[in-house]
Amino acid sequence: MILSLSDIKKSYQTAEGRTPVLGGVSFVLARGESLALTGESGSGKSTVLHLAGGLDKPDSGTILVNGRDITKLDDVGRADFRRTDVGVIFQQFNLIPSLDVRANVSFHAKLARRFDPLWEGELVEALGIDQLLRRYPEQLSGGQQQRVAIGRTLAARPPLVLADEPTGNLDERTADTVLDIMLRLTKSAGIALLLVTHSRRLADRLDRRITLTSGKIAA
Ligand SMILES: Nc1ncnc2c1ncn2[C@@H]1O[C@H](COP(=O)(O)OP(=O)(O)OP(=O)(O)O)[C@@H](O)[C@H]1O
Repeated sequence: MILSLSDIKKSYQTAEGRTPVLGGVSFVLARGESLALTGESGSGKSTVLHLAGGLDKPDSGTILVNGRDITKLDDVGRADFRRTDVGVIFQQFNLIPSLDVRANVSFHAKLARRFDPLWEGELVEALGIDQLLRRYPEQLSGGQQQRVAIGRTLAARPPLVLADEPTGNLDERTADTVLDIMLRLTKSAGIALLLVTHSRRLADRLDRRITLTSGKIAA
């Protein structure tokens, strides 16, 4: 099992007091498996991604990634975990403006000591960014930046990829193509993929799907 959440509870402190967001969420994700996480706006999807990515801690419950309980890690341990065990594709692409596309794509792979030029070549070609390698992020369209962000995450071949509407900036046809490429590449690399989407059409292409309703997984 690559990812396992057991009875995760999370609330946020707000001006109105403590607001419960997740009320006991449990699910597992196997190596090479893809899981769609759907649910209405505000149901807690991004919160699940942040917790699984070690960006925040739950109030209670256990999150195992690759056998390691990430809720027990200190700051150094979490930084190390984020560098090597998980890749995130969020809606802000967070490309590095001073680096060209090629250097952006290699960046995390080099940091994680998993740089592999052959795999990177396969990725940039599959994602259709091979003609853009010498451009800088500001010279790319939103959809092109999104594909570079996907390439950068997959290049590091982390065991787990967390993606929040990773094709949200693309037209329907390109979104389908890019998702198919992501699914093919994650499968072939044995990467477990947890993908948040509002689109039933995209969710249906993944291996499994769970829906959050008011902070719980709907039966
Ligand atoms: N840092 C925070 N402080 C306080 N409340 C928060 C914080 N982050 C999220 N929330 C609240 O938690 C709830 C769940 O938010 P979350 O972003 O996880 O939902 P979501 O399902 O991803 O929504 P969307 O589809 O709109 O992105 C919302 O009610 C939101 O207002």
